[in-house]
Amino acid sequence: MPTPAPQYCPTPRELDDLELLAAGALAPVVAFDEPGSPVTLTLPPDVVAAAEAAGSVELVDPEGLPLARVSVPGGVVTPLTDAQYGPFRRLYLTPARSREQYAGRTVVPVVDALTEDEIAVLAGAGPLLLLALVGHGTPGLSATGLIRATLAAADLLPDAAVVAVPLASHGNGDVDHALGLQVVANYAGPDPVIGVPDSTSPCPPSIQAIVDQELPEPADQGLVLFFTGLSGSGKSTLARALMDRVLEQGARSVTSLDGDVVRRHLSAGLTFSKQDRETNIRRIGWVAAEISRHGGLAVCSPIAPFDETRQQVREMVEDAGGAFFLVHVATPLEECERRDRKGLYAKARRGEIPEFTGISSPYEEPEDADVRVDTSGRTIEAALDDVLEALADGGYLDLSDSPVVEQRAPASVVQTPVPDDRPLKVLFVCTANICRSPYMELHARQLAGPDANITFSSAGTHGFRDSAMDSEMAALLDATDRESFRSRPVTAALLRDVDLVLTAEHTHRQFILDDHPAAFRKVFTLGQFAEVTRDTDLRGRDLVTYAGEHRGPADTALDVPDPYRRGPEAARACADQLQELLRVVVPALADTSRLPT
Ligand SMILES: Nc1ncnc2c1ncn2[C@@H]1O[C@H](COP(=O)(O)OS(=O)(=O)O)[C@@H](OP(=O)(O)O)[C@H]1O
Ligand SMILES: Nc1ncnc2c1ncn2[C@@H]1O[C@H](COP(=O)(O)OP(=O)(O)O)[C@@H](O)[C@H]1O
Repeated sequence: MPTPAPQYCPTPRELDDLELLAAGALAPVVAFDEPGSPVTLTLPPDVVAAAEAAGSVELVDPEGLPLARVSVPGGVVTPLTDAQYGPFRRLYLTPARSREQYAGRTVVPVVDALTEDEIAVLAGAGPLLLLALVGHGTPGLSATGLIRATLAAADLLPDAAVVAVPLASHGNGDVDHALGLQVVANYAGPDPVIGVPDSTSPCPPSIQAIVDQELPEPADQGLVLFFTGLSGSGKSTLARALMDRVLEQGARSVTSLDGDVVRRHLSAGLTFSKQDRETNIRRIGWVAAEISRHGGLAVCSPIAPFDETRQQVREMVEDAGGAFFLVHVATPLEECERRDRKGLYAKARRGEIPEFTGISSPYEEPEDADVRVDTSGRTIEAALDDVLEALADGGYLDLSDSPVVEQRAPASVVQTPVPDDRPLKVLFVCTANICRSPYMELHARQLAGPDANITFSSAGTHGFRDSAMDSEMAALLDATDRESFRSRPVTAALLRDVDLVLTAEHTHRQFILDDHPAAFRKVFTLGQFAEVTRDTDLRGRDLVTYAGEHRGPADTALDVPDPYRRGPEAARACADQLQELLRVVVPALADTSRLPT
């Protein structure tokens, strides 16, 4: 049985070349990889092997539609289908079809939006065929934008037709020029070709409108902010601080693609091998590019150790019309290792984690970063300022007017708030929702009493459904509902529904904020919230608002450690600590009678 030909989806440049080869537009070049020709096809090694065995490869479009069979070796193209989709497909004619329809016209290659002066000169040149040279990697307008602008120019000329030609850039000006001359000559046949005269005049309004839409000012463009650096360098911390500022300013929506978070969802199951890291970064790049395509802001903070993959992300984003802004968080390895927030460097040094970036796996320093920040010996705010300044200088994002830490007036002069009779909803969170958070929920309910306009519930970051409360912690409660308590995991709906989330440890808070950064004003550790409560006379909802405005990183010293399976003494200590904190927090939250004056 003959070996089936493998399928391969070529790069955008190769797809354009394929279309021109199949159309006969590159003649005398008729196949890929002819000696000295820039029209090449690079197959991955595994595809080469299969293609050589089968004698050919089947090239497919990004959706898997077979376009052509290409002999291997030989590079000879046998078309299988014409490309059928894409904007203005009807205008992509082969040289033969174009000559059938438009022979006798003067051919004008067009690579940019035509200006008033250029159109005035062309208006006197008789019947024209405007050849819009659109192709991957060519500067300026997108393919669709250039065709729209050329059609608008044709409307302003006495007699002009438009044909689109997917002439991609091969990364070398001379090569591109020579290839362009050849392609245009094939379309023109015996007809004359004239160049567009040089001019610096403005475009006519109908064309300028298309250009403006295509090339928005940086501030109106989608933006991908990409933090790269070693583990512990400060990528997530800076990215989060920046997102807080964006959310506070309120002018843009923002999506976080943090390294750790992506690996829990989009890239679950991937390892830290070079190949898997590349896959991980390309996935992040793909999502970020889509966000930027729609004008959004994506903040990515993976290690992204390889230059080539970072370049691919840049290309994906720019192809989608977004701007790519690279921040190198250049904190030296020694400092990252000294911080060793997650204890990973120590493990890597002991050889317990293979391929650890900086220790046993490389980190390629970027040479194309828009800004480089070393966070050692600096505050987070100072490091963030460097990023914000570079963003503002580039015209991408100006957060200088964001109400950073809007200094609220002291409690005594805060205006009387509009009364709000809805019950205040408080959610307590710990890991499994069987020890600390149920204790908080049930004890808080007792402290508040039956008449308080407040509800308490609880959930776990890694909670199973329907487990009973831990017996050791339950024994320390005299609440009657402790027997009927059942655990549940935190969900987005639960978080949306409540006014305040109080967690046992800072890691729980971080877990929630990684996935729901916009909830940053209502998620605190219990210890952190107790500190804020002690600082102010505000009560009820005002206290929650005040805490949201004055929040900072949660101090790990205020965490309530997990007593699970650590014996009765640990359970007793945990219950004592929770009681002390709840005695501060619950009366203040439940008390709406003492509104500030
Ligand atoms: N072998 C190895 N090397 C590097 N990092 C490791 C490794 N194993 C686990 N971790 C943890 O995973 C986080 C990095 O994941 P990323 O997805 O950002 O890495 S990569 O971009 O795909 O290289 C990284 O998180 P950050 O500290 O936030 O960077 C580490 O906590
Ligand atoms: N100037 C600073 N900027 C950012 N992080 C800092 C700074 N100074 C100290 N740090 C600390 O360094 C650690 C960086 O961790 P993280 O942001 O998770 O890094 P990464 O995401 O790169 O692994 C945090 O504990 C943070 O508090």
